[in-house]
Amino acid sequence: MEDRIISTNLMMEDQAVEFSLRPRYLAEYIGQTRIKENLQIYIEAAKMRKEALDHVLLYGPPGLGKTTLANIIANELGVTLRTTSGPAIERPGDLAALLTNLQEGDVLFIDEIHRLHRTVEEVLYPAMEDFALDIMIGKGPSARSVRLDLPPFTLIGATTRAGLLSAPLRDRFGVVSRLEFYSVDELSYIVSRGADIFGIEIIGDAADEIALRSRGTPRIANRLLKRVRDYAQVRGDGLITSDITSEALQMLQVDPMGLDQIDHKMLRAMITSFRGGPVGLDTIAATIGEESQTIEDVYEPYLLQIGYLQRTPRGRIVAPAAYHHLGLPIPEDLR
Ligand SMILES: Nc1ncnc2c1ncn2[C@@H]1O[C@H](COP(=O)(O)OP(=O)(O)OP(=O)(O)O)[C@@H](O)[C@H]1O
Repeated sequence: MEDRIISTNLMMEDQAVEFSLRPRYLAEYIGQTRIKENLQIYIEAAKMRKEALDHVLLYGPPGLGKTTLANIIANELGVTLRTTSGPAIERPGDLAALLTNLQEGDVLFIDEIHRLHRTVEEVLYPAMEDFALDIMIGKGPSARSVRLDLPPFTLIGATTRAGLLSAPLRDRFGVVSRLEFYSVDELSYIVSRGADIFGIEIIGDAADEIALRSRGTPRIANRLLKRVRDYAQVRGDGLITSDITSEALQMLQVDPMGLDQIDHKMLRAMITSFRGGPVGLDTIAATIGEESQTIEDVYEPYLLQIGYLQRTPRGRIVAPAAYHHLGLPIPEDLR
């Protein structure tokens, strides 16, 4: 899975690129219009009142710009961003150390917040609500709890799985925003912007072509642009044209809808072995040798979004559009 060109996971090779391409201000952040408009107002208001911004929960599939948005929020507020992730905070004391190091108004960004240990999560409740830390001193009958004040701060949590957050945690976020997949136009703009930053020329429909195959995800768009640039340099004269783009993407086995061989394998397995479904996620996972959680979090959301899969209480069903895309006859009962 890690090797998939269309993987939404952050790969080593992406890191330097992401850093140079990452927008720094809301105005540079493309798409997600509603979220941006709301945040703009909340940020402005917090600055006018000289208060910390309300806690923000960002959720949605990977690679849609949650980390980028967290950086932008801190930047627009003019405060420092401290970054960590759910699994990285092992003990309550680790979180206490992070919290006591914050300055007034700072942003603490916790990625994969759904993976926080329960004991750590409990430290967050008073921290988020009252800007306070309850610390137990001593053991046994003489143990007592001491309350420490924290500077007002903003917690930004990011997750692919808002449903896995406990209700007490979720309720403590004042702003809850769901990031949507990007439109082809938006992605095309992101590709053109990336090409500008890299100083490469991209002409004709090439930016649209890359956008179409990026699964609604900026991280994939940036990665495909990089690969097409390599191809253009080696096989062409460096100029990114529509033809060069199609050739490069064909070589990478990313089809015109952004599906790769694993998507094909999954859809075909569902059609041939399970008559198109309904089939349970675990069965699909076992059939194609992927983890069911990876399929559910990372790959399935896009296939659902473009209407190639449908979710029913009895399992997943391959939709007519997918048969059409694969060049297979649509079964009678789906017509
Ligand atoms: N709205 C946007 N406009 C322009 N570029 C964007 C936008 N969103 C994301 N990007 C680009 O996509 C890259 C990936 O975004 P980011 O790392 O923020 O994703 P993410 O949703 O946080 O993913 P994950 O949850 O897996 O960390 C960024 O480096 C940035 O270059």
